[in-house]
Amino acid sequence: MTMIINETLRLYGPSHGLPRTVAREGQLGKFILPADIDILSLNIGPHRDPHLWGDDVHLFKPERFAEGIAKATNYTAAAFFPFGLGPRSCVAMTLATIETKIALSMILQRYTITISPTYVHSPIAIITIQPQHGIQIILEPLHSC
Ligand code: HEM
Repeated sequence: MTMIINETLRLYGPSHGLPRTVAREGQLGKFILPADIDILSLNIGPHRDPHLWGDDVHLFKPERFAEGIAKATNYTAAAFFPFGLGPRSCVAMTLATIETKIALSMILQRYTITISPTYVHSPIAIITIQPQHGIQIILEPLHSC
């Protein structure tokens, strides 16, 4: 389940970028950043970079994470940051991951989930990444009451 959550966060994590204000002039790679400008560091760049993830970068392949995040990213710390990086990264990273596992486990113990034929894959960024037309799924009970 950890692999599935990581792959979901890689492609469709709710946060798609980290806004930052440059406190003082500095250099970032080949760019000189003047003080007091706002920048947005989009994680869609590294999360979908074929040089980091391979030619199948756009495919949903949880098995990329079979041997952990470090191995999946070829030990590139900034290749995968759905919860941010550094001192202001998400304080609830562990909580959010455990909550997700509990919710999924409760659903999967009771239902099978099939994506509806009416579902149209169209993620959109409106503050967070979200499915533009919702996610239509079919739940079938595993046990009769
Ligand atoms: C999958 C779920 C979540 C994701 C992907 C996520 C992602 C993020 C990201 C990207 C940041 C900004 C990090 C940065 O600026 O470097 C952040 C900050 C934060 N998140 Fe989350 N988050 C999640 C769930 C939660 C939940 C459930 C809570 C609270 C119960 C929470 C509380 C916070 C707080 C308080 C901060 C601000 C930390 C700071 O500024 O020091 N997050 N989160």
